[in-house]
Amino acid sequence: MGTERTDRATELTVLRPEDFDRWWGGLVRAFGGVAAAEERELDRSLTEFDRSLAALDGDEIVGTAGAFSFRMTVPGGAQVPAAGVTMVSVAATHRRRGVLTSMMRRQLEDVRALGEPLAVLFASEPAIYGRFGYGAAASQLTAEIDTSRVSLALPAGADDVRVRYAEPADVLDACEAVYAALVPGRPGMLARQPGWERVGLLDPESEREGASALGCVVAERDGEVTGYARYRTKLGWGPDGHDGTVKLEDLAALDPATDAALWRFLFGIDLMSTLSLHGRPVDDAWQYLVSDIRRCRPRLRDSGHVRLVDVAAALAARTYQTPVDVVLDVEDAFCPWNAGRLRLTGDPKGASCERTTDAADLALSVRELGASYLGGVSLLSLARAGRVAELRPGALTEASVAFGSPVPPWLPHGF
Ligand SMILES: CC(=O)SCCNC(=O)CCNC(=O)[C@H](O)C(C)(C)COP(=O)(O)OP(=O)(O)OC[C@H]1O[C@@H](n2cnc3c(N)ncnc32)[C@H](O)[C@@H]1OP(=O)(O)O
Repeated sequence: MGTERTDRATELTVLRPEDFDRWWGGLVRAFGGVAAAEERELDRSLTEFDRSLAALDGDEIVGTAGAFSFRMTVPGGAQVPAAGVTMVSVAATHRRRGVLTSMMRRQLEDVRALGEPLAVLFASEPAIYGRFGYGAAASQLTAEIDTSRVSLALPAGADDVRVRYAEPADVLDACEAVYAALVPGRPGMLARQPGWERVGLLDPESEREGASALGCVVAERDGEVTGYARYRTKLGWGPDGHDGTVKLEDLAALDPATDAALWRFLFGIDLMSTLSLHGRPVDDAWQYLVSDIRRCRPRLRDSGHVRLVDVAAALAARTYQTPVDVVLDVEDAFCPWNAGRLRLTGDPKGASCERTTDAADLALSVRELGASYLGGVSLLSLARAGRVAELRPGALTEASVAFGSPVPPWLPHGF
């Protein structure tokens, strides 16, 4: 990776460690200007400098973009190398001159050269990344549960689970083991790289908005940790008395009884009447235990946006829930090496994907492939929106069913 000149008199260069503070400062300014020193130091320790880009105007850093070397679970359970695109910003003094476009182009070329078939990101605004071939591939669930009015029906075994308070750092290894056991079972989950376990413990006082420090409970059965929850509480008083909120930060459980025992704890904390949760999987089990889903105010929003950087390798890396044999005519203006016809043959055991000159069965862009890749958005739905064309009758249903996933995708944390 050398230095290159963009068409707008800014240069792209690889970030040097000694420039990190300036680089990070530019990023923070673009994100509203407030960030804690603890966050800066964590970011510094996680930053992969050789994959971080700075856009320069003279000596001034006017653009930032980074990538983490993740492995992401895909349908079928394989953990596939995926560039976690992050820390993207352009100085407001240099906006809308193509700086982001030049960074995205360079970054995707670098990802391809590293042999990573996928890139994934959380978008600050969903309108930004479609033009670069990313598709919104997963959703996340947000809810504000009125725990004074909503009750839970618990499954058998919940009473056998012991829930106890713990210091988050003291039980970190046990919590990480729970997380790691869940990674292969859900598309979108990220295998934790060394150092990333500390992200869940980041707790700067300046960002608590009046809530408590991070609290933690672990769930145990027969002395083994089978789940955990990290949360904050914020006590409030209204005209009718207490009106506190529990803010859930993270919850993971190895089995339904543990999961339910943790939700029971969160629903039942005294003086709290709202349980606020965000970034949860769309099939979070509490939804099927509550007495009144309306008073939980569930909402969906986009989470991970996926980009197939090497379409053939990415499609061959996952499995398909039913047999599929289709020729895809792929449009990819931003990464032209992907454009053209590919034959995808797959089933629940594996897949292959090769260039072909055979007639196409489906025509779509790389963005639709990104959206449907983790099994959370169906090709049929995209076709109804006019974004996938069926050229051979029957091919759309065949491919759409095959691309699905019995477990909805979920990206467990931002980056
Ligand atoms: C993974 C992450 O880190 S997400 C974080 C993204 N960063 C932020 O949101 C921080 C604040 N915003 C910014 O720093 C900048 O506005 C950026 C990075 C979003 C855009 O940078 P720019 O250099 O202005 O983008 P650039 O000039 O390359 O724009 C390319 C195209 O995208 C469009 N575009 C850029 N930003 C946006 C946006 N926020 N919403 C809609 N369209 C956008 C431009 O209009 C342009 O369209 P065109 O090709 O049709 O003319």
